[in-house]
Amino acid sequence: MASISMAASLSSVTNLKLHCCPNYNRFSTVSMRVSASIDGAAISTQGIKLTEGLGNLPKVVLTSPHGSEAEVYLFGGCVTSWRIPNGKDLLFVRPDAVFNGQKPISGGIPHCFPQFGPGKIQQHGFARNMNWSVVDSESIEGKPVLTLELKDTPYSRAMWDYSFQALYKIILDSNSLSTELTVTNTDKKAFSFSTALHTYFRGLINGVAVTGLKGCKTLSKELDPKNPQEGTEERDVVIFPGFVDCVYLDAPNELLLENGLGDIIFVKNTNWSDAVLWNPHLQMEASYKDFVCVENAKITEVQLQPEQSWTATQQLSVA
Ligand SMILES: O=P(O)(O)OC[C@H]1O[C@@H](O)[C@H](O)[C@@H](O)[C@@H]1O
Repeated sequence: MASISMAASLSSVTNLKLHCCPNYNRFSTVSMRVSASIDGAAISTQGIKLTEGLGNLPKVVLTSPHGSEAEVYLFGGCVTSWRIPNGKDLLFVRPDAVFNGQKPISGGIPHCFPQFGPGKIQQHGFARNMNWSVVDSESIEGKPVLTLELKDTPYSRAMWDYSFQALYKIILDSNSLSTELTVTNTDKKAFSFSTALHTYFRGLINGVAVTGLKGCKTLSKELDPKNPQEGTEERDVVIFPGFVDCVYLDAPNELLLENGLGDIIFVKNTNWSDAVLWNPHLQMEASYKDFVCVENAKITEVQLQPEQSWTATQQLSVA
């Protein structure tokens, strides 16, 4: 059952959101749903707390009994922070990120849905640009588990005219952060989509190394972003001496990321068939040295008939 603490502060969060956002449709559904889940439940899930984040946006903080912590903004359903028990944040939010409910949050784990892009609609789709609602929160064997939901609204319908439901379950453990994304076709007609978890990892780019992609087919945007070049990854270990923007098709279920700061992060997945590596190098002079994006993706489109669902999981864990 949905349970969130800090019920008293929620209405002010809701009011602020409605007040500050000119695009009412984008926010109203979420605000009301969150209110309902707070008011309607007897509410207090250990390790899960709703609070105000930057720009007064609603933020859920997950804390495990072991001392790990994650922060999730309802705007974009975006995990912005994942701290392991010694306090280090393994995710990265760009210094140019804005928290105004207007632009996607540039950092953490933004969603790309229903399009990875480029394509017919806005780059990376609209899911990172809308408010998700809390539909459940649980404590399972001490682990905080939060489930968010996104459904179509007039805002999304104007770009992509389908009825859908996306459920995003976030599970925090002592040394791991897992997510499960389920997309269901709630329309009467079939649709197809591409998607990704555009994870920004904190790193020292000169020391960043990604292992596990050797042999994958690649689509590299490095020479000409408009015409990705096909190839095959020949390296055991991918490093980042310059601009990198590459899709890896049929990537393995486990990659290993050394972040150059002394951490080894396992990036495991089920059903995210592809991967993307991205570092903008001098295109983002102020921050490129401090992060790398290692993204689980589904570039080849998923097609769903009415009532069908697609599920993929990601598990990030430290050695
Ligand atoms: O939208 P953001 O967070 O700035 O990320 C943009 C980048 O995202 C990457 O996933 C793409 O491969 C790049 O082509 C793109 O430039």
